[in-house]
Amino acid sequence: MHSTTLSLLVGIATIFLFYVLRTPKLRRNGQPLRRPPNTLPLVGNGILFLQDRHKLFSWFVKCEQQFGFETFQISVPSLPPGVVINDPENLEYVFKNEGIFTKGDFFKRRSWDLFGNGIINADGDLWKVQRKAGLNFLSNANLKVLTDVALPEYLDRTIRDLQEKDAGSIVDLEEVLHELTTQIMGQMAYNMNIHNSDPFSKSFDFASGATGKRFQNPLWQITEIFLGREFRESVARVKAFGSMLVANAVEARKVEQNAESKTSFGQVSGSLINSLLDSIDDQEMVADAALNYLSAGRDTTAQALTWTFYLLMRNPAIAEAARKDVSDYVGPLNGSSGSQTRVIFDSAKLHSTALPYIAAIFYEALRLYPPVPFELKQCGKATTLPDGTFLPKDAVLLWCTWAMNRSRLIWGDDADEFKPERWLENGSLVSKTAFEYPVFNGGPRTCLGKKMAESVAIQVIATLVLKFDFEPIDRKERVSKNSLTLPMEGGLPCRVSSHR
Ligand code: HEM
Repeated sequence: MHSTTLSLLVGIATIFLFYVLRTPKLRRNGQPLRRPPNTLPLVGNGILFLQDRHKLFSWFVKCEQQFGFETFQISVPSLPPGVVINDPENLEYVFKNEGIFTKGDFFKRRSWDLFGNGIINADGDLWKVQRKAGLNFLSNANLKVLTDVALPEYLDRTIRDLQEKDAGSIVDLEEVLHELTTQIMGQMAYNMNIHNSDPFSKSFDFASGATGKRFQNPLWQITEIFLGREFRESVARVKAFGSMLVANAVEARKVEQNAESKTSFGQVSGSLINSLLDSIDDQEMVADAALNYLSAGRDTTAQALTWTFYLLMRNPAIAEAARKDVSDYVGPLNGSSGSQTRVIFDSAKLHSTALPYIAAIFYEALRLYPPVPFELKQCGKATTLPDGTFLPKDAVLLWCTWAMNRSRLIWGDDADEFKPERWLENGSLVSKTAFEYPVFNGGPRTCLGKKMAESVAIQVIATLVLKFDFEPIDRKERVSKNSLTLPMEGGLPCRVSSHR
């Protein structure tokens, strides 16, 4: 080829690449936003985002330490411009302006295969109808059945299973806790006996990991053509399971029209799927909604509990203090012997007198290991954040709860330490706003299951610390594996023995 033609082609290609890859500069009060120090020309932060997610978490923590509450810009070629916020005041603005900060195309395109029309993806009327169905399911009356009847029954099974293990044998505690939350959600929400070992659960785990990777890999649509077979098969199995949940509920409703319901926990069993069927005509949408609730309800709670026990094993003095707290609360009649011991507490008193130290342990574990570690929104229209940062329509706004929860500006110099006492003042729990502690999100889309998660977690922690000693098999630091939430890489193998 003639050298002039070649130079011309290279020139055109360079200009083309420049316009495709360049990210527009975002400004605060007229000044361009700062970018993290290792931002590269053209590719921006694209390569950084390809690394393992626990390394990415550490990178966000470093950025938070460097920028403090200052909003900074990140860029990934071919994607809309993005900012990272760490200032609770900015987050408050985001939570209070649901009309501006939407789930957006950026999120939906990546999570569509797995979540479809479910509540996690839905906006507008479809969101409202699913939220309402969830509120019925999570009513105070249903939660009382959960804490006083269902959970103690399933927890007794967990205790028996653990007691039957040979002394010194190794148990994967993550698996045990996952099985517990899967069974509870399966029974309460869908009136079904679901297990963590079911093929559906494994497929969901895989699909969630692959969906998480889509947020890190800007070329996912290309790479999945070659490497996406297992993802596609997993999604198909997940969807088939969703259809089966719905078909099962429809069939049960036909039978129940003629006979009184004979489910294990009265009307509560299956109440979520029934509410969804009552309010949504399209069964495919009901299946999506059901799968979203199952994932939101069981995975987050099981993961939160897994990290809690991991932290307790690494801090035996805190585990011992927890045991003493529970023993004092339940008293001698409810001692730790016998297989049927339950720790009954009044969930309504959770925030004042009942087991505040256990609640503090749970909140502190959620602070260091938030089950939803990243959140992002997309601007449905142009807006200006309280700190003066101008965001054009379609800009992506991200906050890393993992990094905010380690902010020295919010939590003090000991932010990296596991210190449940920080949650207590004169023996009562201190409360934090959702903007400082966004573990359960905030605003109109705040987590619907917060109360359920707290009730389950406090009862599980209290019961298990009273009855068992847990010993880690090594001192290795655990990290999370790829996912949309925070599963532990390799599970949590440990030695469990009855406490004497
Ligand atoms: C420790 C446990 C939990 C944590 C940390 C947690 C955290 C969160 C977070 C951060 C969100 C916002 C997600 C987003 O913006 O897309 C969320 C939403 C949601 N959570 Fe939870 N969650 C937990 C347990 C539960 C439980 C037990 C349920 C009950 C079934 C539940 C149901 C939901 C639902 C339905 C939504 C969507 C709300 C909406 O978009 O209106 N969560 N949760």
